[in-house]
Amino acid sequence: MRRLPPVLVEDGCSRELVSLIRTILAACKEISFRVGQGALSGVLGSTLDENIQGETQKKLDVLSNQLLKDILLESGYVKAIASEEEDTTVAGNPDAKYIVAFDPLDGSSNIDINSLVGTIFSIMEVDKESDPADPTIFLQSGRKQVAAGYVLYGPSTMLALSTGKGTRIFTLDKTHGSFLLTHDYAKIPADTNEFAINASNQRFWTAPMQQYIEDLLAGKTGPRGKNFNMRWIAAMVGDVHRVLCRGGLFTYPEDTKDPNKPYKLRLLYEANPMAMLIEQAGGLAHTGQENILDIQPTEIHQRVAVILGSKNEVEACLGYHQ
Ligand SMILES: O=P(O)(O)OC[C@H]1O[C@](O)(COP(=O)(O)O)[C@@H](O)[C@@H]1O
Ligand SMILES: [Mg+2]
Ligand SMILES: [Mg+2]
Repeated sequence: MRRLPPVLVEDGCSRELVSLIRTILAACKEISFRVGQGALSGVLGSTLDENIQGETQKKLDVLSNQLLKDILLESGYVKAIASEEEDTTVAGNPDAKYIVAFDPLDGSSNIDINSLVGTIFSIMEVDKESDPADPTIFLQSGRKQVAAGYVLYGPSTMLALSTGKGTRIFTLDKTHGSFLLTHDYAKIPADTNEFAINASNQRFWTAPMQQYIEDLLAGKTGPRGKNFNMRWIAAMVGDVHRVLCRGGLFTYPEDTKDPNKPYKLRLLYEANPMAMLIEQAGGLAHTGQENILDIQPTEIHQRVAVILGSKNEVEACLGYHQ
């Protein structure tokens, strides 16, 4: 089985980019170890702090953020970082040309129940002359990502990665610490009969989304003429992994539950990297109004509606939004 670095070199990645990805993965291996140790690692449970988005930080959120932040800033490969758990961006090496946005631990509510969690990352390039302390260097559309990926800490630790030449899936061989290529070129089937949504928010969805889900639930005798199955892992990283492996539609749509927060998922370090992985595997990633990768961000912690997965099913859902 092939190891990650030669695969990246073959895809034409610069030596600097390969080193940067390996640096991120070094932190992820450490997070994988801590997650695997569970209660023995002493990092289960919450801290007394909140992040800038008003969410209580879990101990593992804070630890994962610290590991990624330290290793990236010490490496010299990044000009700046942006993280879910940092109020604003953090400056790195002024001479570097890459910036990294990350969700250090996605699926925080799963930590204490030994369920799926992961790390999501997005890598972009900036002018060498740009100011590392200027947060606006992160305000680029998802199309500008040079690489995107996630590491899923599940029964096995897996990496899904795209550098713009398809989406590949690697599995961490814990006997020697290398990510080995186990699923070359993920291909999401265009049709599916599986969907993922947090149905407890149903009464807060917009009318088109209510109607779409109602029609899915109506099954074989409804307008869609077939039965659908539902899954919800409560970690985007786990739901997107399932979609990459066997297709499906995943959505966290707009809702009115909290008028100040119509969307849940964050553009720069959740929606954009996942959208790149999905598109590179033949799927579609949309907000209902526009393609996620075409959004021009206005803020680091901006949130968006997400509808992604099997192309024909996402298009069917979008049909309700027109
Ligand atoms: O709690 P809910 O409504 O099921 O939301 C789950 C969603 O929230 C998230 O956990 C948000 O990510 P964080 O855990 O990084 O804050 C997504 O991964 C997931 O899809
Ligand atoms: Mg997250
Ligand atoms: Mg998180």
